[in-house]
Amino acid sequence: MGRLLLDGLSVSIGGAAVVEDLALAVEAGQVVGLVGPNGSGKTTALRCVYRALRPTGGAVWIDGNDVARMPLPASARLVAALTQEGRADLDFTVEETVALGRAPHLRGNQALSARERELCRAAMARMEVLHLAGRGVLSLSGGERQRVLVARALVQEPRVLVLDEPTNHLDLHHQIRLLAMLKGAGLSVLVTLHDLNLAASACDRLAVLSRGRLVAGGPPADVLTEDLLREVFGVRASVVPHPLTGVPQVLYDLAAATPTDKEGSSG
Ligand SMILES: Nc1ncnc2c1ncn2[C@@H]1O[C@H](COP(=O)(O)OP(=O)(O)OP(=O)(O)O)[C@@H](O)[C@H]1O
Repeated sequence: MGRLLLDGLSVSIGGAAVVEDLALAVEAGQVVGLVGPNGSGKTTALRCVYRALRPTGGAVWIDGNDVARMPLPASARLVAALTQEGRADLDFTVEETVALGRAPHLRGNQALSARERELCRAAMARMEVLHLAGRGVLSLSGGERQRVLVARALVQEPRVLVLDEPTNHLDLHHQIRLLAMLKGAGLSVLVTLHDLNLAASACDRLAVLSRGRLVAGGPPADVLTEDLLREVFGVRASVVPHPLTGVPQVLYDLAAATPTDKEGSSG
C-alpha cells in the first residue's frame, strides 16, 4: 500500500509551463529520487503531491485515489512532507513539534495515547534529537531542526513521504543516516536531491527533470550517464561504479567544467 502515481502532471504558473505532462510512479516501499537542474520543476511537482498546489493538468494518485479530490484530513494521514517552505516553525519545543505530526490522526484536543508518545520518542531517537526534546526549535541549528522535522513526518505514519532537499543543512553523518533510514522505512518515498552520488546510493530509481519535463527515468545505473550529465546539467564528469556497491558515482573535474547549454543557471 502507498503506490504514488503522478499521472500526466502539468502545472502552469502565470501562463508558463513549469511542469509538463510528468508521468512517474513510486511503487509501495520504493525510494524515487527526483533530480534536475535549478528551476526544472522538482519542488513544483512535489507541491502537487502534498496539496500545496493544484495541478493544472493530470493528477496525483495514491493507491488509486485522486489526492486532489480527497478530504484534506484523509490526504494528511496518507502523505507527510518535509518541505522547503515549512521550516520556520513557531517556537514549540522539539517534543511538541514532533507530536504535531500526530495531528491528522487526532480529534480536536485529544491527548496522545501511550503508543503515540512512544512513537514520538522512538522517532526522536531515530533522528538523534531525543537529547533536544525540551529545547525550543528556534534555538536549534539548521541541521538539528531539519532532523526534528523528519521525526515529525515519521510520527505521522504516512504511506507516502515526500522530501524536498532533505539533506540541506545536514552534516555528512546525518545525510547518510537520513538516506539509509529512508531506504529502510518501508514507505513510498519521493525525494529531491542535488547530490547525485547520494541519490544514486539511496534511490531505487531516479527521475530526471529538465525544463519541467521528464527526460530520463529508471535505476540509477541506467540514468546516470556521462551523456546525461553533459546534456541536462551542462557538466562534464566521469561516472564510475562504486567499488563496494556498484552504484554509479559521479567524479567531477573542475578543470573540465564547460557550461554550454546549461539550464537555469540563474536559478
Ligand atoms: N509561484 C511562482 N511564481 C512564478 N514562478 C514560479 C513559481 N513557482 C515556481 N516558479 C518557477 O517555476 C520553475 C520551477 O521551480 P521549482 O521550484 O519547481 O524548481 P526546482 O527544480 O525545485 O528548482 P531548485 O533546484 O532551484 O530548487 C522556476 O523557474 C521557478 O522560478
